[in-house]
Amino acid sequence: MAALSAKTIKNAFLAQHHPRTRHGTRYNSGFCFRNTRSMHSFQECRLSVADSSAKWLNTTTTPWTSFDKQAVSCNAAQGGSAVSSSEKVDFLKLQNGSDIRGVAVAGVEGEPVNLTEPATEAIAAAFAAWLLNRKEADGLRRLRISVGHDSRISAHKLQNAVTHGITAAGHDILQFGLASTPAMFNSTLTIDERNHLPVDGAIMITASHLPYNRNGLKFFTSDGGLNKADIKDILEHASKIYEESAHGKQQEREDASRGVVNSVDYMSIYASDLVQAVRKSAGGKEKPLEGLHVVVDAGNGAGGFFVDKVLKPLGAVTTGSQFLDPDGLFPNHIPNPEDKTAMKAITEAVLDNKADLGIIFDTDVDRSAAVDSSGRELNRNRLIALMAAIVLEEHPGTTVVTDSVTSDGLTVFIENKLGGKHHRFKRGYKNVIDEAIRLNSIGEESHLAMETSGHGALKENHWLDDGAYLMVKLLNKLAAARTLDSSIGSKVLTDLVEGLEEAAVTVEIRLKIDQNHADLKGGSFRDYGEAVLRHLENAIGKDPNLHKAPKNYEGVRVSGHGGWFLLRLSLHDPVLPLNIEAPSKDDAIKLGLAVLTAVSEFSALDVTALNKFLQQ
Ligand SMILES: O=P(O)(O)OC[C@H]1O[C@H](O)[C@H](O)[C@@H](O)[C@@H]1O
Repeated sequence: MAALSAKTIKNAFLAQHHPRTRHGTRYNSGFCFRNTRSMHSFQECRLSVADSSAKWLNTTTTPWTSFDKQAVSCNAAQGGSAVSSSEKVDFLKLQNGSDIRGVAVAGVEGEPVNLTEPATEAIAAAFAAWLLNRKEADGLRRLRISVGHDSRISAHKLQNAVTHGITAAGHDILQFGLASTPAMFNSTLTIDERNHLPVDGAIMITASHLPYNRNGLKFFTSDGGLNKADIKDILEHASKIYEESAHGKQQEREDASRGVVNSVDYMSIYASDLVQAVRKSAGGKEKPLEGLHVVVDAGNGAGGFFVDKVLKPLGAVTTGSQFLDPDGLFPNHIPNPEDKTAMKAITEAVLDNKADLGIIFDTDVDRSAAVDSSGRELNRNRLIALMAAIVLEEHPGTTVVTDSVTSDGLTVFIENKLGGKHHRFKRGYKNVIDEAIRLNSIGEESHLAMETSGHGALKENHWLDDGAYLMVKLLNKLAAARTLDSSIGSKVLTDLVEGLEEAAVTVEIRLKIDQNHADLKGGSFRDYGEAVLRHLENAIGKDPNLHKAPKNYEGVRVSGHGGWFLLRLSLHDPVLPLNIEAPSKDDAIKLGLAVLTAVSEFSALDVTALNKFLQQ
């Protein structure tokens, strides 16, 4: 009886959400995007906190063991591999460093969908194969993999594709629904048998702050996020799975050997760990933030949980918090602590509500920033300075690893004021984290790896870049201060960054390389960019006012005219980002001019943005 009713529920769900297409595949990518030109139809498709597929699973209150069979039959009926597309997919093009990123929603001119459901299914199956290969040494044959997603409008269809790819390969899935990227990693570490944790691997469906039509995948094991080489292996294998499927060579498993699906409210488990961490650091006080007014801006991403599940249980007042509901069209601002509009929105919320502190997250909560009660933004270099101050109190003399675009003022602050060591490395959160891990492995102690983008990872938190955990570190500080003076607001944080020297002018100008330009002579944009950098380096050597940074790991970093600039190749795009910091606009112009003069002979380099800056 129970199995029948589960099947009935499943059929109703499928009929409603996955009408079969004329081609007989399970997916109908149009189900959410009919009349895509109308904004209203998009609105209808927004994610609600109660993810519909998870809701379907939750309607069966059967525990895991007896639910297995029902779930198996549910999956089986959804099956008939959807990897039946004849569309060509260039899998390697989906690699974006240590992530997978692509276009998942049609409708933007010049951006055809390449992260299709069949491609996603093949990638998920390839991840399972990769993971099994690593785990087989432990005798494991059947894996348990968690899947979660941010608020993007393509989240459900990709979650279904991931689920099918994994279960069809005979492994089990835990669906978490709306989740944060760090929570997904955490699910590989949490020990909780009742909820079938820890998992062997985790998949997060997200494209961070990118536009609504994009999406992507991040993978985790208990060792952390996968690296570039792993992603390449997975994509190569996915391409084979996809090809075999297209030629009908892939065998669907018998129902009995398919994986099972269950849903778990993991965000509650993860958030309760954050709450416990703050309570512990406040000497066991139940509500250590009682009376403190904190506003959160989740930018309609996945960070809304922080209000109800973290701040309120700790006693904080949260009125004025905004954009907490998931909405994959991001109607208010891009959820990105590096974005000016986003920072303005949280700053206004703090001031309008006379709050003690503002907190802002990116879409999948691996990045964050704060605003103090006076409206002062605590992001970029300031947030690194703040975190360094906290970490260096706990670990005197430790090395702080940062990305390449950090300021000279930050170095002075970390080394002269805090007594630590600043190791300015490369751009890219994974580069920074891996470098900190490497330093520790060769005997140089490091406890903090952080990027100006708001990615920050601590050794004490498994080197996981977790925006929520960074904010917990700030809350710990506030809670401790409140035990001495319950009226103290965020001043304790503001005081910690006192003395950080900041340049009057700070700009990032992105110079595009035209990949189709004849000047590339058929070569790659990377080669071209490297040639530009070599040329600039030579030119700098001839200018007595400019000095190359003695230690530099990326691009050309130069000091002069009281400031500095860095020209480097973007990690992913055919772009040379130019960062300039200077004490005045005049000095910034001198630095910009030095770059413009040196690169002017590279006709495939679009210097319009630099010219505009120089003429302002
Ligand atoms: O090199 P860029 O184009 O400036 O991009 C650099 C950024 O790329 C990605 O978004 C990474 O997640 C960030 O960690 C990194 O900072």
